[in-house]
Amino acid sequence: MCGIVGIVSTTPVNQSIYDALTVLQHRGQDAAGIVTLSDGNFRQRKANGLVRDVFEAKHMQRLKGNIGIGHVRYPTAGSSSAAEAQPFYVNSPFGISLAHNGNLTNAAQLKEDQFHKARRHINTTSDSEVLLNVMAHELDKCPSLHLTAEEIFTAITAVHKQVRGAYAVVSLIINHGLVAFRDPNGIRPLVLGMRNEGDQKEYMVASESVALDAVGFNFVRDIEPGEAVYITDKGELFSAHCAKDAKHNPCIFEFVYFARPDSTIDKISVYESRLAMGEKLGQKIKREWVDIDIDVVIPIPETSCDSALEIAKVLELPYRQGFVKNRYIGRTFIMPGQTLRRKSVRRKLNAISSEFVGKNVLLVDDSIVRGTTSEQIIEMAREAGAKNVYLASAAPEVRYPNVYGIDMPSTDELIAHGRNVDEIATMIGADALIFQDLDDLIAAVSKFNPEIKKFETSVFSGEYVTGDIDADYLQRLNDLRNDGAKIIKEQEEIANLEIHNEG
Ligand SMILES: O=P(O)(O)OC[C@H]1O[C@H](OP(=O)(O)OP(=O)(O)O)[C@H](O)[C@@H]1O
Ligand SMILES: NC(=O)CC[C@H](N)C(=O)O
Ligand SMILES: [Mg+2]
Repeated sequence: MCGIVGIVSTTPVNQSIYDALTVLQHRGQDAAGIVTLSDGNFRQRKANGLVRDVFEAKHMQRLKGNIGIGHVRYPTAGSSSAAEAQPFYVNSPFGISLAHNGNLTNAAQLKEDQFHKARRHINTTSDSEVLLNVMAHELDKCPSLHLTAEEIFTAITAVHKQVRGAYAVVSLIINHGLVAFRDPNGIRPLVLGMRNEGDQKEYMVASESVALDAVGFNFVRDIEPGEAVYITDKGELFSAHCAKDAKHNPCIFEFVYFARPDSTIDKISVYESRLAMGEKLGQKIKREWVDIDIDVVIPIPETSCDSALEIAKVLELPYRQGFVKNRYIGRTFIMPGQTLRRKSVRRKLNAISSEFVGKNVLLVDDSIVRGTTSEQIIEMAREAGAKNVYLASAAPEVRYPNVYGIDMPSTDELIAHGRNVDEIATMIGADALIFQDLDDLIAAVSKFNPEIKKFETSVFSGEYVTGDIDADYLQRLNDLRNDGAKIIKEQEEIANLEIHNEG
């Protein structure tokens, strides 16, 4: 997942975009970038690394202008070379810069089309740069030197007709303003915020509402599936629905893991949905584990804490924070490569023995994906003296690859693929294991917004809402992006770094 932000203000935006990116850091830890617009030119800084490492004071000083966009990256297409850090830039028409959260499912075809139909060469393997070129080509069809809102919306309508997959986008067009849009299934989140500065309005768009809170904008609404918003550099806002058959199928994994609990996505509080997941799972444990004796409920920090608290409440058991998290280690699941992920779990979490000695402990995690965390945590609980170690997952078994912006490309890497609950328990060394049922997960989230009739649940169900994913597609994705393939690709990609980013 990546985090995106865009601001149109009456004063410099560099610090606000930086601050917004720091609260969106949990969505992407690999690269960060900001582009601002000043005196008819873009100013850009992007590189691999965390927000705090990428932007030094000298970069911030040069990021002048009252309008800008930013991105934190968790790669799900192409490589993790700095050349693929975002935002991307294209010089024609007008000069456009774009940042994207999500993943296109027909990027390869679009890249070929861009070459054959538009004679546009794309020098990276990034799907986001493809998307930028599709948008640029459509905008180029408008003959005038100054685009109207209507012309921009016509171009975005044409983009939706060609592009498949998940995409929440912020972009800047020189001498025009900021254009943001969300894919016709609304898979990835995007919110709009506003504040008054004197008699002028300032606007902000971001992946999550927490970014608006951090920077001091008021939440206005979610940008709707297929909708585009154009905010001119004078602060006028236009919006339009640009996709004919837009549906609302937001990704349920945002609620399970990705988003911050203090965000509200599509009118659903992430925190409350996690409490509801805990309540449902607590009830299932009560029903099904009548013979299992539990002394204490312990979350695996950080994301599972809210659900674990609710499980303890339902089971009428003590909730204890038996693991301490090292606040300087990031999220392990979104780290690149299994070696790094494995190493990081023990550096990140440590057990407080007194909470484990001689006890039957129920550990709770929000999800079990590769099993990296649970396997090591169970071992740590035993080393700390636990008598029996049980594990509950607030999400169902993750059995299928994700093609919409979560880097789970290969079924072989998913511990639950082709295995039943007992087999998974044996692999991770749990004395008992229980997963949330998918219907319960959906009920826990959808009860806060019954207007959403269907969530994007492919990692649990194998059903892909864009309808364009088949076994061949998944096989190609596996061959291209499994852990082994990525290591080889990274080495090759380093070669083109200098073309794009001279540091
Ligand atoms: O089965 P796995 O492949 O290990 O993936 C699942 C684990 O990864 C995530 O934690 P992460 O450390 O990324 O972040 P958190 O601190 O927000 O829980 C998630 O919360 C699970 O704990
Ligand atoms: N996680 C994401 O949203 C990634 C965006 C884009 N596909 C990239 O890899 O840069
Ligand atoms: Mg975790």
